[in-house]
Formats: sequence, structure tokens, C-alpha cells
Amino acid sequence: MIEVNRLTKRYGDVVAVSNLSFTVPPGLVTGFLGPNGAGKSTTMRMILGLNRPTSGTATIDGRPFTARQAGLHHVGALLDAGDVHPGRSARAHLSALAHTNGLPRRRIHEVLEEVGLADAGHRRVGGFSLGMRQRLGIAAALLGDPPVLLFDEPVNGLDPEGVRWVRGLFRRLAAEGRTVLVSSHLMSEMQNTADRLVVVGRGELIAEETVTEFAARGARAHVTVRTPQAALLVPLLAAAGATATPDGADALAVTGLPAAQVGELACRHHIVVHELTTHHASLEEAFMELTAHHAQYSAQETR
Ligand SMILES: Nc1ncnc2c1ncn2[C@@H]1O[C@H](COP(=O)(O)OP(=O)(O)OP(=O)(O)O)[C@@H](O)[C@H]1O
Repeated sequence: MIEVNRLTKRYGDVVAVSNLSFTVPPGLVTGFLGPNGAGKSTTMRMILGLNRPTSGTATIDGRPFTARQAGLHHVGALLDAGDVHPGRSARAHLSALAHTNGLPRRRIHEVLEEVGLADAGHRRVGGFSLGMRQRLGIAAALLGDPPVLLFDEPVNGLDPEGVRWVRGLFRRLAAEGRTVLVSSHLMSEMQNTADRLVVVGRGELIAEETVTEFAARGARAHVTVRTPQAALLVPLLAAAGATATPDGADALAVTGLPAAQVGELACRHHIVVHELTTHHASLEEAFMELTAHHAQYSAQETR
């Protein structure tokens, strides 16, 4: 269990994380979601004791994590896939980590197999693609077989097969009872992976809820009605409690009444209908709407 309690981090005038509280329970994948610059990496670094909070606390299983405690046995993390010496082979990189953390050497082979790099273990990391570096970073996080795992933007650079694989991996790790926190700036990456979401914007908590609860935000459907007799239908819809707004030349966007009732209403009044379509807002749209006021860099990337 990870517990973040009123965590704040300031860099001069920049408030990277502001009074942030949330929990990451074991046995589930928790998606840590927010636009660029929302403070996700800074929060993860504070959880891992790599950055000092300005105020507030972050604990893992009830205690602040410091690298000295139990190291990779307790917590595995992928923070920056580029943070590996380019001249080293993947195997040598993992070997050094295993040595300093007192881990058995057989784990090196096991995790290379696990992430699909068994054949590339002898190759220099400098020649790896971004996706291969991500896989190596994930291998390093798994090396100590830890009960708590943090992954910062693990999907970056992975091909579609890699994305599928990593989703399955996170789900399996959670099913084994581990605590899994995965950050992303894309809702689409999380909707088939995470059980719970912690959504942040400009360093602040926006939402902490299950994916099902989050999906309900996007459930506000509207119905498109295409009819050459819109002028007749509009007052009938209004009388039935729905709101109809023009949507192109011969169509209406209707909210407040399901498609079936719109169709029945039109039928009762002999109004010709050419199209009746229900539109659900996607999770991505719900996320965009939710974070719109919290996006710091909406026109350009921060890096
Ligand atoms: N060492 C630092 N010095 C100054 N400002 C920093 C530092 N680290 C982070 N920041 C600022 O803190 C804010 C949060 O950054 P952070 O990298 O935690 O966000 P993020 O949600 O991980 O973003 P991204 O999705 O772009 O990686 C940003 O405004 C960033 O510029």
C-alpha cells in the first residue's frame, strides 16, 4: 500500500505538486493520470525518496521508503528508461543491480525472458530502441520480485504488441497481490489496464475513483436525430423534457431522452426520421473535460 498525504513540492515559484493525497492499494492496478507537467514524475520520485517533499508525507507499507530499507526486494520502479549506461550490455546492467541489492543471479535471466529481451541481453544498451529500453527498465523493476511496483510512462516507445504485453504484465502483477502504480498522460492507455485512477492536474488531485466510476462521467450520451421535419420535432422534444440543438442542416443533437423514446415520440406524431444514433462520450473525452482547466501545456509539449 502506498499512501500519499498532503504532499507538496515547490521548485522556486513552480508548485509541481500541491497538497496531494491518495492511496494505492495492493491487488489492483492504479493508473496515475494527468496532462504533461501535472506532477506525476515528481510525485513518484517523492514516493521513492528520491526528491524531498516541501511538505507532506509519502509512505510505502506504512514507512517512508529509502533506498537503504530493502531496495529492490521491496519496491521496483521504472522512472527514466534512458537512465542506463549506454556502453553496458543489458545483462551487465541487471547484473550490477542484482549485485548491489544482494539478488540471486538467476533473476537476471528470468527477468530478461519475462520482458522479451533474452536474445538481446548481451547487446549494448546504447544500441537499444526506446521500446527495448522500456523493457529493460521494466526488467530492472521486476528484478527483486518486489510487492510494490511503480512505472512512470512505461508505454512510451512500445509497439502495439509491447503495449498489449505490458498491460497483461501489470494485470498479472496486481492479480498476484502486488501494489502497482502506473503513470500515463493518455486515458486510452489506462482504460484497459487500470482498476482505479488517480487523476492529477497542475499538481492537484482532480479525481480518485474506480475506472467504472470514471466511465460514468463519460456516460452522458446524446442522440443524433436526422429528420426533414426538425421544426415539428423540437417543441415535442422540449415538452418531453429533452434539449434539442441544431446539428447541421437536417439534424438535431438531443440530450435528456434516450434514442428509443425519441423514436417513439417521432412515430406517434408521424414525423419522418432518417437517422437515430446514440453517442457516448469516450473515457478520453471525459478525461479531457475533467483536466481541461488543469492542463498547463495545452498547445505545446513540455519536453
Ligand atoms: N527539478 C525541477 N526543477 C524545476 N522544476 C521542476 C523540476 N522537476 C519538475 N519541475 C516542474 O514541476 C512540474 C511537474 O513536473 P513533472 O515532471 O512531475 O510532471 P509530469 O506529470 O510527470 O509530466 P510529464 O507527463 O510531462 O512527464 C512541471 O511544471 C515541471 O516543469
